[in-house]
Amino acid sequence: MLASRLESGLVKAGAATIRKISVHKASQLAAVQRNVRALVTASPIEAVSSNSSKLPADIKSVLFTADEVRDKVAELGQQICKDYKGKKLAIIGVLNGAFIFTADLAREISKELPDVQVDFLRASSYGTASESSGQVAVQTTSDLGRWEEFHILLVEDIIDSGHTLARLGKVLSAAGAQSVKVVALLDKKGRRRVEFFPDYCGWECPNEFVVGYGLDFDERFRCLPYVAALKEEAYAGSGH
Ligand SMILES: O=P(O)(O)OC[C@H]1O[C@H](OP(=O)(O)OP(=O)(O)O)[C@H](O)[C@@H]1O
Ligand code: HPA
Repeated sequence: MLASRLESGLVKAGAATIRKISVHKASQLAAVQRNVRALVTASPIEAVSSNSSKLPADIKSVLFTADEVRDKVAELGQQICKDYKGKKLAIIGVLNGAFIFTADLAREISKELPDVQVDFLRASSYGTASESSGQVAVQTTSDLGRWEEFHILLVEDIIDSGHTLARLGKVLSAAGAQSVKVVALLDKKGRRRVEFFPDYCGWECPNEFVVGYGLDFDERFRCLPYVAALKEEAYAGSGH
C-alpha cells in the first residue's frame, strides 16, 4: 500500500516535472525560433550595425548607419532615374572607394532605367596616407571614346580636397560624352583645396577621417556596412 502510494506520488511528481520541462523547453524553443527568424530575415548589414558593441577597435563612432545608407542610396537612385529618363546613361564608379556605392546605386537605377551601363576607372592620390598628395593617378578600364553617345555620371564615395574629381572632370570631358555629372555619397566641404560641387550628394561629411561602405584607411575597413569615424590615434601622424 505504502509502496503503491509512493509509486503513484512519484508518477504524479514525475508528470509535473515532465510538464514543467516541456513548458520550459517549449519557451526555449520559441526563443530559439525567434532568434533564427530574426537572423534569417535581417540582412547581414542590419545584424552588424544594430550591435554597436561589435564596433572594431579603431572605430570611434558610426556616422551613418547601414539603414541610413541604404535609404540614401535609394533616394539618390530615384532622383537620378527621374533626371535621366529617356537618356542613354552610363555610370562610372571611381575605384577603389566607390565600388560598393556604385554597385548599390546601379541596382537602384536599373529598377527604372534597365539599360543603364556601368563601368569603372581607378583614381588614387592618397596611397597609404590620409592627406591627398594632389597627384591623381588615373587608369581607365576601357576606351573612353565608347561613351560618346552617353550621359556619364561619375560615382564617388567622398569628395575631400576635390583633386580627384577636378582631374577626372578633365579626363572625361576630353572623351566627348553628351554630359558629365557627379554623384558623391559624402562631401567634406570644409577640406576643399580645389573648387568642386557635386551634382548629387548624399550627406555633407564632418571633418573626420571616415571609413566603411567602400572607404578605407590603409586598405582597412572598406567592407563595413556603415560609414564610421576613425579614432584619431589610428591615423595620427598620417597627415589628416
Ligand atoms: O577629393 P580628394 O581629396 O581627391 O579625395 C577623394 C578621393 O580619395 C579617396 O580615394 P583614394 O585616393 O584614397 O583611393 P581609394 O578610392 O582607392 O581609396 C576617395 O575614394 C576619393 O576617390
Ligand atoms: N576616408 C577615406 N578616404 C578618404 C577620406 C576619408 O575621410 N577623405 C579622402 N579620402
